[in-house]
Amino acid sequence: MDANPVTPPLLEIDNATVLRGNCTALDRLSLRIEAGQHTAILGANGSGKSTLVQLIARQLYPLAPSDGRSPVRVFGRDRWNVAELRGLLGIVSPALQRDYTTDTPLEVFDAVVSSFFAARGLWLDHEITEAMRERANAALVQLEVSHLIGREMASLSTGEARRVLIARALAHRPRALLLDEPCAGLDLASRRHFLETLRALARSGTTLLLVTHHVEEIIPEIERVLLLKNGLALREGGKAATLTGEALGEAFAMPIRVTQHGDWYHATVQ
Ligand SMILES: Nc1ncnc2c1ncn2[C@@H]1O[C@H](COP(=O)(O)OP(=O)(O)OP(=O)(O)O)[C@@H](O)[C@H]1O
Repeated sequence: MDANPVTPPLLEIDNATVLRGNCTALDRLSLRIEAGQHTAILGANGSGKSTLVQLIARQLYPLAPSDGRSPVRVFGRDRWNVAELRGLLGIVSPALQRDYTTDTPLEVFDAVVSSFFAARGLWLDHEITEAMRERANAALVQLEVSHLIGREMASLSTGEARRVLIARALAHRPRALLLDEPCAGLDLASRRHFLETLRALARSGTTLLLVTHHVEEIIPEIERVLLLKNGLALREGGKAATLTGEALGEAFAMPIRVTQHGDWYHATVQ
């Protein structure tokens, strides 16, 4: 066995172009995120954030490069069984939340524990072990939503459902979590409380990839930012270099003033 194994990067994207309809949604994007490197992906509406999430989630594919090498590698591999990948990289997106809160009724604990079968709910052939039960319960406790067991997913508030879906992703003890607009639809107090939960997750060793429109949601634990604009990586690096009025002004095509309060950043339109 290798006594000093090198951890592969969480994500390597090398010159990836993704077309959607007539639009180049990602344009020769290159990005490398090391394991443990909490990162925010920030950009205006239409900048390519959701496309990037779907590229990482294997729901969209890049144009094939001329050398035949896949431009996307997750944990060092370019081929993944999607269920296996979800165990290492949990993904919670608005599309997933829509899927879990509409259509067929689904109880909260079933929604979480069914993740072990890569299913949306439980079926007769699913045998839940005690270990699965414990991990599902522990994840619900960690996200402070165990009191919701017994409720239907469709009956939960936006914030409650999101916490349950993060618990579902966490039940696998993934190495990383990709959260697409996790604060959307939360009121001011819920957002702050939710961000504290994310801080605790980041500190507990789960690498966070946070996709957002809002500078205010970049928790102090996140040190690196990718700014997207029109499918291009406009700027990438530490917060001091990326969260500037100049860079954000360019990303959002507006004059923007950035202020810093402790380890938090705020942006206002001038
Ligand atoms: N199904 C589609 N067909 C054609 N164009 C699309 C499709 N989905 C997205 N696009 C285009 O791709 C570009 C990137 O869209 P994407 O949804 O990735 O942006 P985003 O940064 O996630 O935006 P938002 O913040 O509004 O969710 C946009 O110009 C969008 O119009």
